[in-house]
Amino acid sequence: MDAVSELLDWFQSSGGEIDQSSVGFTVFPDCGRGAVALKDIPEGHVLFKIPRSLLLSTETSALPGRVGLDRWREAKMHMGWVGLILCMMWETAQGPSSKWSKYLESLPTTFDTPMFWNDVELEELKGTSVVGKLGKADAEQDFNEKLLPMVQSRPDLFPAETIPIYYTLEIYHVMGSRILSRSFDVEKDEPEEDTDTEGAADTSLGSAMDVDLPPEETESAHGDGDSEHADTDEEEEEPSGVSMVPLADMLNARYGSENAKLFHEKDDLRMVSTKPIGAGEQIWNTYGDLPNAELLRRYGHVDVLPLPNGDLGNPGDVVEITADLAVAVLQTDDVVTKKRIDWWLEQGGDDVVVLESDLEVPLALLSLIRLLRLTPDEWEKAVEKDKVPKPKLDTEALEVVRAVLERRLAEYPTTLDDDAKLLRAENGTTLSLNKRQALIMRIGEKRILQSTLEKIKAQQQLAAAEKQKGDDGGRKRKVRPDEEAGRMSKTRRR
Ligand SMILES: C[S@@+](CC[C@H](N)C(=O)[O-])C[C@H]1O[C@@H](n2cnc3c(N)ncnc32)[C@H](O)[C@@H]1O
Repeated sequence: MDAVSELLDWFQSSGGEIDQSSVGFTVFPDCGRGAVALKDIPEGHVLFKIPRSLLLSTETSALPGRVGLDRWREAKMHMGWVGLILCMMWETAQGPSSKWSKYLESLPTTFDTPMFWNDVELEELKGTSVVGKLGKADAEQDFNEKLLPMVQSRPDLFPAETIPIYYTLEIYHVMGSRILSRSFDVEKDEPEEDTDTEGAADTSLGSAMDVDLPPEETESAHGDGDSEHADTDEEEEEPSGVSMVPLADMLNARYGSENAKLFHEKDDLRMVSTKPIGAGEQIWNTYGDLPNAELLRRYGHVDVLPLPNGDLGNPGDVVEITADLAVAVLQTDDVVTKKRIDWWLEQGGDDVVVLESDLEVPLALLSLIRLLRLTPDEWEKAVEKDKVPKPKLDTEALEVVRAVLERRLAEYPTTLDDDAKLLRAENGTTLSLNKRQALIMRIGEKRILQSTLEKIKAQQQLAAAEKQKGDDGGRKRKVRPDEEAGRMSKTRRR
């Protein structure tokens, strides 16, 4: 019996239900294991059901109870992912006597995520936001300061001879990566009030696979903050039910392709089609239509699809720009700047603004630039009114934005042309997977930056031409409101 069949056998003999006439599981060349429609499936069809008892979490594993819930909390095992990681390690150590042994055996032990890249490969990510978000050191700190002391303090549960086999740093990273790429944030077994889809609660699960990337949600869903699977100081809250959900985690995802989603019921979770799916089509969950930088960091793959302009890439790509760059361009006084940035953050502003593929200047960047340029009097007034300045794209702001984007572009060691040539020359095929994926990701980001810059330059030329005309006609002309670039663009907290 192959590995997928063994897993399906275990799943069904443990109370899981699959509509085997509609859904099959197979291995796709580009995405690994995944689900496929065996016949035309209508919208709202239940593809499979997972009993809550099959979920693997700190709620279902016996370990926290064995340790003692007070001791568990005292050791901060309820914060972040460290507790779930320890449960997964311990369940693995139980061998076949663990309810989840077949499931755990089926999970990957190697990953294409940058967490596992060597230093030379990591160089490929320079200039991208991925570097600062790996959190390897934080994860190692959790391992050393929380997990190991717990393991060493309870030889009854973690016999000394099992520690080098099941409770190593390497396995800690593997379990963390399994959670990062496969967990769901499962609500407690309260049914939702309103129902649709064949009686299934219509609240989809926030999850590793279903994160819409508003900052707070991302961070709490995974309890990971900026880092991969480390706890952070802010992260005092217990993560809601982060759970491993057998079978649901076998669905792949691609930008804009979702046709199935996980819903929760009182006693089980259900994978339900959200669109009609044709026979032979892959059944796709959603990971939140993430940009390639996030896909690479969490899942180890990138999306490459036709873009509206004929290029190939991920339509969800974005570029993160730190507030520091605006500060560097404006070269304002350090003390004044610090005061204003602290206030900006207190007012709910972010230290990162996000440039999207619509090429609009983020309104938050315009507000921030105005804030940094306020005269002392204007600054006093803004504080008095308790309001950050409204975004405004005048000619000076346009110049600052241009300089910020140029600096951002210069953070990458290679140019867009270099990267595009490399990808074209090799047709990508002779490059290692890591290098190729990093290249695709960088190209996506640089295209956004470059195109936005081109748009800004065109706006500047237009404004200069208009001004010239005005001067020639003896009139002064203001920048028209419709020349104000940034309609709203989201901001994101790092
Ligand atoms: C939730 S799991 C899906 C099941 C997975 N294919 C497996 O074999 O276990 C997520 C992982 O699937 C792979 N994956 C999902 N969608 C993909 C895609 N569009 N292209 C390439 N790999 C994908 C990535 O390795 C990702 O980390």
